[in-house]
Amino acid sequence: MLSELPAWVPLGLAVAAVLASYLLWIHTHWARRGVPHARPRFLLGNLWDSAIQKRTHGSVLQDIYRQFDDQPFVGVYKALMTPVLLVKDPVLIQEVLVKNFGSFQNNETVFPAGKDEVFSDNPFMAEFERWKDLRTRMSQAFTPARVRLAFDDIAFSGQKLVDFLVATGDKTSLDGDVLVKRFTAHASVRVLFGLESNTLEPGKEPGPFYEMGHKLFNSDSFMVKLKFIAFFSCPSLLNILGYSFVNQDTLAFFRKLILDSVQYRAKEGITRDDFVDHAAKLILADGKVDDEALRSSTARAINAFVETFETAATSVAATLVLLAANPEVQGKLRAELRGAFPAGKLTTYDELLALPYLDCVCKEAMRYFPPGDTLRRCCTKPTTLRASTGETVSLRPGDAVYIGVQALHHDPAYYSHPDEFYPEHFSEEESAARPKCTYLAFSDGPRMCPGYRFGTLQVKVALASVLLHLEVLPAPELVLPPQRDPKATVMGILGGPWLRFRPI
Ligand code: HEM
Repeated sequence: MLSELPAWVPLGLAVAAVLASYLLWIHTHWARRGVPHARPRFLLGNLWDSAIQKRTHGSVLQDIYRQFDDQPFVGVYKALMTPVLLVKDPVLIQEVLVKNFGSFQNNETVFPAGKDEVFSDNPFMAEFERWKDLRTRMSQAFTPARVRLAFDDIAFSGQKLVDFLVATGDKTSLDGDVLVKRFTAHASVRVLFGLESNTLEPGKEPGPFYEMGHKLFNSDSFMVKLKFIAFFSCPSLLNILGYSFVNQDTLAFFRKLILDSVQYRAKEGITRDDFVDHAAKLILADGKVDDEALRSSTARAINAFVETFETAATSVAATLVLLAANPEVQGKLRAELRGAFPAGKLTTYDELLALPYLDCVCKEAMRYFPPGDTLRRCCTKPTTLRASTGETVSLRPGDAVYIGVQALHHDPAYYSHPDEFYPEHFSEEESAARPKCTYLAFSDGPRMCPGYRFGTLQVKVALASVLLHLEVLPAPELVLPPQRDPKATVMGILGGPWLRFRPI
C-alpha cells in the first residue's frame, strides 16, 4: 500500500512530524521547566497586542501580572514563542537589577559596535564591556555638581516657556508634547552646547534642534518605525532589518554643530565647562581635526541631546495632563510654589528641590505613567533565582527577564490608591512602608538611569515655572481620563496631550 504513495509523501510526513515536534517544544518551554505561565496564542505568544501596537507593552504585562497574583514569577512568550521570564517579587527584582547584576549585565537588545552611528554608542544599547566606558562618560557629564550648575540655564528656559505661553493666550489648544519638547530642546542646547536656540519664539516654528531631536524617535520613515517595533518586540529581527536608525541629516547637523562650536571657541579663546569643551580636547589635536574623535563626540552629543530632550519631555507633558485633569492637586502645588517663590521667579536649585509636594507630584506622575513601562534584561551568566516564597527558577545566558514597571506601580499591595493620581503615595509614611524596587521610574542598580537628577530637575523647573504663572486646563481635544498611547515609541498620551494655559 505504502509503495503506491508518491515518493514525496513519506518525506512530507517526516517534515511535518519534525515541525510538529518543534512547535510543541517551543510552546512548552515554561511547562517543561515547571514555571507557571500565561497561555500563549499559537506562534504569536502573549505579547502580540503590544507588538502590533494595539495596547501598550506595560498594560499587556500588567494583565498577566494580575492574573498570576500570588506567583513570584511568570513565564511569558513573545512573538515566535521567544520565552521571557516576568519577575514580580520585589526581592527577585532587586536580585536582577542590583544584587546579582553580574548575571544580568546586558539589556535585552544589544547594538553591535558601529552598526548605528549613534545608538551603538548609547549605554542603554551597549553590551557590558563597551557599556562600562560609555556609561562612565555619560555619568561624568551629569554629575550632581554639573546638574546643580545647570539650574540657571534650565530656569532661564523655564521663563522662556512661560513667556511663550503668556503670548499664546488661553484660546489656543497646544499639543503638550510639542510644547514641552520646545522647552527641553531650549534647555538642552544651552546646557550641552552653550548656545541660545530659537525653539521657544512665540508665533514661530520650533526650529532645527526641535526637528532633529523629534526625528530621532519619531521618524517619518516606515523602515525606522518598523525597526523600533522590532527593537521592543522581536529584537532578533534587527539582524534582518538592520540596526541603522539615525538618518544622515541628523548626523550631519550635529557633526557641523560640534565642529563649528569647537573651532569657534578655540579661535575666540572661550572656555565653558560643558560638552563642547570636553569634545574640543579630544577633537583638536595640535590644531588639526581628529576624525574619529569628531565621530565619537558627535555620537555622544546626539545621545546626550536625545536623552535630555525626549524622556523628560514626555514626563512633563504627561504630568501637565494629569494636573489639568486633577485641578485640586494643581491648586495645592501652586500654593506651595507661591509660598516658596513669592516674586514668581525660581531662585535656587536647593529651594526648588526642597519642596516636598512638588517632589511628590513629580514622583506620582512617573508612577502613574512611567516613561519606561518595562525593564528588559538579558541573563549573562547561569543563575538560579530563589523567591521569598521558596520557588526557584534557573536561567541560562541569553534568557530574557522582564520587570513590569507599570504593573508594579499600579499594584494595590504597594500603593494605597493604585489607579488614582494621588501624590500622597510619596508622603514619608507611605514611602517608608513600601518594599525596595517597587518604584522604578528611573530603575535601580548599576544600569539605573544616569540622568535621573538632570531629568528630575528639568521636570521640576518646567512644572514650577508654568504653575507659578498659568493655570493648566484640559483642551477640548484632550481625551479624559488620560491614557497611554500604544503607538508612541517612548511614551505618549492617547489622542495627544492637548492643553490650554490661562495666565493668572
Ligand atoms: C524624567 C526623565 C527620565 C526618565 C523617567 C528616565 C528613565 C530611565 C529608565 C527607566 C531607564 C532604564 C534603566 C534600566 O534599564 O534599568 C533609563 C536609562 C537611561 N537613561 Fe534615563 N530617564 C530620564 C532622563 C534621562 C536623562 C536626562 C538622561 C541623560 C543623561 C538619561 C540617560 C539615560 C541612559 C544613558 C540610560 C541607559 C543606562 C544604562 O543602560 O546604563 N535619562 N532612563
